[in-house]
Amino acid sequence: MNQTPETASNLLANPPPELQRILDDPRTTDEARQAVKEVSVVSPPPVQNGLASTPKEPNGTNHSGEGRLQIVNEHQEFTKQLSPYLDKWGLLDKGFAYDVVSVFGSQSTGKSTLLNRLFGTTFDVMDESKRQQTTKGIWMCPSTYGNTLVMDVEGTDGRERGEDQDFERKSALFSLASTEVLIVNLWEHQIGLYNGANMGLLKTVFEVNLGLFGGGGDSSKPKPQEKTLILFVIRDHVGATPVSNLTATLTQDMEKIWASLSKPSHLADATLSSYFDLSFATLPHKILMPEKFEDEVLELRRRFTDRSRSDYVFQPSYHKRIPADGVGFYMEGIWQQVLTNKDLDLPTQQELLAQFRCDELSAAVTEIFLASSKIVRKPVEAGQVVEGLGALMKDWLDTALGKFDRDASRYHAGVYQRKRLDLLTGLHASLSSLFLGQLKNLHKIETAKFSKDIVRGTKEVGYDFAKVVNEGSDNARQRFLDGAKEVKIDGTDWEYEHELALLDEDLKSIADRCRADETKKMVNTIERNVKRQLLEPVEVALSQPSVEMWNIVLKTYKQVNEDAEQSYLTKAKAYNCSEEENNAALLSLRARTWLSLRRKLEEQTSDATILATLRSTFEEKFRYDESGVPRVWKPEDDIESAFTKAKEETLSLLPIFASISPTSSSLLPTLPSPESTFDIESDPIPFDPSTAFVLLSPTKILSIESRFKREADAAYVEAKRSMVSSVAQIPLWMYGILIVLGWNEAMTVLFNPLYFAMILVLGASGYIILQLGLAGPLLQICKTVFYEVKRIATDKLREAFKELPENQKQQILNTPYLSNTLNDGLKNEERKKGDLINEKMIEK
Ligand SMILES: Nc1nc2c(ncn2[C@@H]2O[C@H](COP(=O)(O)OP(=O)(O)OP(=O)(O)O)[C@@H](O)[C@H]2O)c(=O)[nH]1
Repeated sequence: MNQTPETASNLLANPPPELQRILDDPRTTDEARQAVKEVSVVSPPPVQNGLASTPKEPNGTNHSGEGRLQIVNEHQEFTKQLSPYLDKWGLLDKGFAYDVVSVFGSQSTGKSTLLNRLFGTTFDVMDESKRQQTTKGIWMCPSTYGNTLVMDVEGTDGRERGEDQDFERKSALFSLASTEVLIVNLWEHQIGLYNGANMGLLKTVFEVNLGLFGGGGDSSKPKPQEKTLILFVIRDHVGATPVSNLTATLTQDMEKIWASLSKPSHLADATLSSYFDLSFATLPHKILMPEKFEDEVLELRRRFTDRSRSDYVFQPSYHKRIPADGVGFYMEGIWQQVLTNKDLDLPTQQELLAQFRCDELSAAVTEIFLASSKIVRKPVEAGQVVEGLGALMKDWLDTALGKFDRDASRYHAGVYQRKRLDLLTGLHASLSSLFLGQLKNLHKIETAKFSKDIVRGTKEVGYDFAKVVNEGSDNARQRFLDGAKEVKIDGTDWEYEHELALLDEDLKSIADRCRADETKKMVNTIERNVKRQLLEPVEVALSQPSVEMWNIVLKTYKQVNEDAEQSYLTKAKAYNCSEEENNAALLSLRARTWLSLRRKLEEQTSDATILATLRSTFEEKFRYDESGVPRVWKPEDDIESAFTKAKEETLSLLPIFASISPTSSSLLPTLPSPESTFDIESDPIPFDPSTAFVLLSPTKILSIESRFKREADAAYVEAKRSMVSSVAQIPLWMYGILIVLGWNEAMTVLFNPLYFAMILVLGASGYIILQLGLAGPLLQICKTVFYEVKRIATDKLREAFKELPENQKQQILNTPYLSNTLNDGLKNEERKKGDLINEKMIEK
């Protein structure tokens, strides 16, 4: 609020209460009454838009005639008018030939009065009748006595601002940093007080000043321009306490607060005198001793104007070395630095209390909150997905914040809001680990479920792999998203996208792995089919050796191979296999089908199989005639030439088995590369072009040939024997003799009722046996019984023979029938042994 102008006459006619009190006081001397009138007369004019009109000058005219300027207003904005005003005041072109002085002190301690008296400035002076703040913000006015810029600063500790010390800190720091001389204005009775003498404020300001403007390097040697003179002006000095005592107290206080400053580490050893010079002045009571006051003011003014004096205040070392035309910019810069400095944002008592209580309340609710969240922490850490975790967390948060709001909202609103935010951030931070844990667990569980879904899906009949994978993946993703959204707390910056991306990667790799397995399974099935399809044609072809044999085999192989590849490609579409995967699978399939063929051929060209084939071919040629009828060798037949022909023709087929050799080489398949799992080291034959098509080595051919020849020879011998036996059969006339000689016996039997009945029974039995088709089995049983009886009888005979003395043995051996029977028994035994050995060899 700016003061309303009042003339001296008005004031004297209607003096304000304070003025009236002084005037009415009987102790007031005439001089004092006169001084009161003078004070009233010099009340300053009103201020408009930061620029006051030119006041009445108490001690001469204003330096520029352009009044004063509010350089920082109540809203802490720095004026843009400083340079134009410096120009108007005639100071802009002064270079370094100017000085800056400012004042610091409690509100209404006569700062403006002192400045007006010292420099002839026109700052507002308090209206005694209202007793309220006069100077708001920071004002500047040129001195009437020399090129001095004088700054009047809003007083500290004013009731208008109450606990808000923000502006007084900023303005004090600004004054300290931008001026050469800082006048600390204080009543004599304030000396020795801590807050009363603004020591707390000075301490803060010194501290920040040191941090902000203290400079770097060697703190013990500050640059001259960094120094500032602090001039203590002790007001209303009555003289009871000697000046030396007052100055000593102030010096001690200053040293004390300097020592207690928390200095930047590089300025830890900096002393007060490195940055500040202290000076002192006293002024008597302005109202009670006006003349003396004026004299002292005059004397003090000389310290600002008389360069010859030793106590001249504007020493070059205090000058900031800023040319006058840069002062506007420089001061604005300092103000901006001061404004943005956070160190000055010190809390008020109310704020301190709020901080303390809010911290306490915050700690209490956090403790309860942590205890609640502990229940789920273990399961989450153990990898479990806690159902409804999001709702639980929201509930804990609401409870904690509700309690905090109820108790803390009664305190300083700003602090409460700040602390609430801190609390919320802390609680969110504590919950974020649960959030992340839950996401990880969801991820883990969903990947496991996905694997199971695929396994289950691929077990179903006629499953579509791509469908199984897509459905499983979509379900897992959806479940994860539902869980993640549920556990995310509103108002947090928590994200689940990263975990979702990891889940997608895992699902894909599982699907890829399963697809690879499925493809392998499919290739295995196709391989089995190939084997089955090759089995019969190859066996048939190789059992009927001819020059066309390999053509048939290879054509079949080619066809089966093409079918297999086509079958794979058709099925692979459903698996979403890539081109690369398809190529790899086809290569593997080719290698396997080739190996299947090769193995089958190896099996079909084993010694025993080839021998069997040759034997049957030989038998066909030797034992059957051209029309396929079994031959009964007669004495007139040419067994030798038939045998030789059949043997040679059969042997000529043997080289066909030696290697896969079609009539046209174009039928030979291209050899595939073996699979990576195939042990090529231990079995290189199937994939080596020089051996892959060879089935029998020359040595083997020779061995088979010789074995075959032996067998063929045996067949020849048998044929010969059969011819002899056919020659040795009973002649027909023998049957005629038998009938003639046995006629009587037959009639006897026919006409005897007993024999006839027996014949009838036997005939009927024979008929029934024939009708039921039991003749064969019965005959077999009879044969078996006969042979068994014969074998037992022979064994018994042999045992009995062994036990006989040697001479009797010899006798029996000379008996033809008995010796034959015994020899037959022995031969049978040997033959059996030989057959066994033969069978074993064939098996091998
Ligand atoms: N006792 C006493 N009163 C004084 C003295 N100087 C000024 N006053 C009175 O103190 C009152 C305040 O004076 P101002 O000059 O406005 O004080 P200020 O410190 O500038 O006030 P703000 O700018 O509001 O902080 C006025 O009524 C002056 O008459 C002094 O030396 N002694």
